[in-house]
Amino acid sequence: MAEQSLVNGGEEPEERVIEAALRPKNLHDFVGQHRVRKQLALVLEASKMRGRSADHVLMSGPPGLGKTTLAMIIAAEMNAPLRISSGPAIQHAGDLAAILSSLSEGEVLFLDEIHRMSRPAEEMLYMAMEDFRVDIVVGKGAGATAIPLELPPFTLVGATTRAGLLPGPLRDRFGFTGHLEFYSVAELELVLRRSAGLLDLKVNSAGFTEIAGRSRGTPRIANRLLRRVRDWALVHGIDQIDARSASAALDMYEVDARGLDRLDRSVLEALITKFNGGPVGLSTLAIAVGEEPETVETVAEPFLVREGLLGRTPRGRIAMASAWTHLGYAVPAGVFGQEALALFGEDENHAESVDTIG
Ligand SMILES: Nc1ncnc2c1ncn2[C@@H]1O[C@H](COP(=O)(O)OP(=O)(O)OP(=O)(O)O)[C@@H](O)[C@H]1O
Ligand SMILES: [Mg+2]
Repeated sequence: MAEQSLVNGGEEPEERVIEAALRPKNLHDFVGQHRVRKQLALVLEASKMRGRSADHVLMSGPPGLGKTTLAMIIAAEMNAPLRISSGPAIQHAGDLAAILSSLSEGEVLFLDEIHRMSRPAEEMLYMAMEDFRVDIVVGKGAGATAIPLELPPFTLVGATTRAGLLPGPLRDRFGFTGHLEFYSVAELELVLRRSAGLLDLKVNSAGFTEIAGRSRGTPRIANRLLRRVRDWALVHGIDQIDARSASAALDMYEVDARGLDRLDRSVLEALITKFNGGPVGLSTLAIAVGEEPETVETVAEPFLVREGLLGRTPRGRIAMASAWTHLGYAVPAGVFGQEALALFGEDENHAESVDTIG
């Protein structure tokens, strides 16, 4: 992929330290997600009353919405130590056995990207979650023997951006699944207010609203934009950030009023100016903007579709009416019929993936 995008929900390497500093440490400071927060509080409270480790918890949702943060909060609220690992780091069942056998009683084990664990490790995890026991296989072939190993009760917190990829048996072994939703602008303002306090930044409420509106419903992006605005204000000698300075700063970074970045806009611009709004196949569209089809599909499209700016029809991608308006074009009459296809028709994705491979 070309340059990192400011509005990509994923974590950038140098972001880790600053994110840790901005992370809420308890459920009370965790903004939004009322349903998940309430359910989780209940799970934790009940397990404290029973004096047992909490049920296993699965967190699912797009990048940057707070899955890791909640895992850390669970450990803190349970007053338990936290062990962190991830699916990609566990390639062999032995890797998992080593982690599991060294857990202490009540410990919280956080497995990030749990959908990317290897199959043998996954099967070992089933038994560990259910019976707090693993079978360590020693030797090979006919002489192999399984040595059972008792584990102390622990709480597994799994996180995944793709709950759909999780095998049923694994999903079923979690006592509680929290689906994280995108945040409203009002909630993002609260996230920003809190972060600004920690960063010792002066921002007025119109300034918060301006930044929140460009943050794609994602706290990680909100915090990132806030830091860019802070840099801009510093260089321009601005003491109190208001809507004007926030929008000037973010315009400079090419994040527009709806949170679209350069790639998002160039996809829509190409659709409208080169293909008269579409429909056009993904690979053709990608060539028109000089990107890999995969980049267009995974980086730009999810947000554009969610915002109702881009549609997928059986015959290809189309610009929705609001895309024409957003980029300052008059909406042509035919668009609405196409929109109906995008909303009710079948997705072109399957046919399309064939042509992107070739
Ligand atoms: N509800 C919230 N309130 C305040 N800040 C939040 C909230 N959710 C997330 N954040 C902030 O957003 C940043 C990203 O959150 P986190 O790392 O938990 O996301 P994630 O869901 O684990 O993302 P990924 O899928 O990339 O691992 C954190 O630094 C945290 O400060
Ligand atoms: Mg995470």
